[in-house]
Amino acid sequence: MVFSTPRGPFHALRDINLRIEAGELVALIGHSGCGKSTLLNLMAGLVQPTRGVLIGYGREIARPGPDRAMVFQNHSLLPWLSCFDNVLLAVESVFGRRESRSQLKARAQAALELVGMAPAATKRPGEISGGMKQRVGIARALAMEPKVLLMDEPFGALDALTRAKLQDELLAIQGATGCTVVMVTHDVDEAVLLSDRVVMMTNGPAATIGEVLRVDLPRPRDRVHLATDPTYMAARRAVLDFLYTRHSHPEAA
Ligand SMILES: Nc1ncnc2c1ncn2[C@@H]1O[C@H](COP(=O)(O)OP(=O)(O)OP(=O)(O)O)[C@@H](O)[C@H]1O
Repeated sequence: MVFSTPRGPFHALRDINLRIEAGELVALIGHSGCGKSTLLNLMAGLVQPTRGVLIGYGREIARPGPDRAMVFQNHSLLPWLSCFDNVLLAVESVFGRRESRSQLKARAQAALELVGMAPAATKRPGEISGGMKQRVGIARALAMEPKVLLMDEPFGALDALTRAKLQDELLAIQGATGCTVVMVTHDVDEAVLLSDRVVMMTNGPAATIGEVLRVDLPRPRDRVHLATDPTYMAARRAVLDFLYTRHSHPEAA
């Protein structure tokens, strides 16, 4: 992936070769600026690769589509709409032509219930906390019934306790829906706790995939129990070693 900039071409990513299985939960981790969001945006179809191709379910990814829903760090809800209407808007964009008004509303309601936000359905984003906004953002994405949930640091702006709660909810939702999740994160514990595989990226420019770690921990996963689990600790150590010993951030070196 090469971006044109006023100072000439910028080579952001190179030689990315990654296959993700349906139903997998994959974390993309790497230092700031290595290209995690760029890779996620490529999967979303928001940008096109300079060379190479992305294939989703046998078809080239040429543009955003309802099979791939994005959840951003800053929730990106429309401030003038209620939580319910924010979700309904997404539901309408996918199912609006085929389903009745009451069916669409039922979908929006069910998605809000899934993330525990039904009681705040009539509130606007400005009237609820950061964690609640993020929940509504996830509800909006899930309501589209995507095959793939693309999450760009979805819990990055939250306090540790809210973050832990939403991580547990994501695990439960993914267990229930079986959707594929690709999540960008800076957080080693989050990556190991949630993922089937942790994709570790080297530093840019021309960043690539340095290593892929398989996390062989049974599900459902319990964070308290895992804190002393040898497999968990070894996985965590391997990611820390990659990030801070072998590929420390250039500015920190
Ligand atoms: N549209 C663009 N034009 C030019 N350069 C870009 C563009 N988008 C991203 N880049 C550059 O590509 C590199 C990768 O950016 P990206 O946002 O993907 O990194 P990241 O790993 O997600 O960073 P962070 O963890 O800080 O969010 C950076 O050097 C960034 O400046």
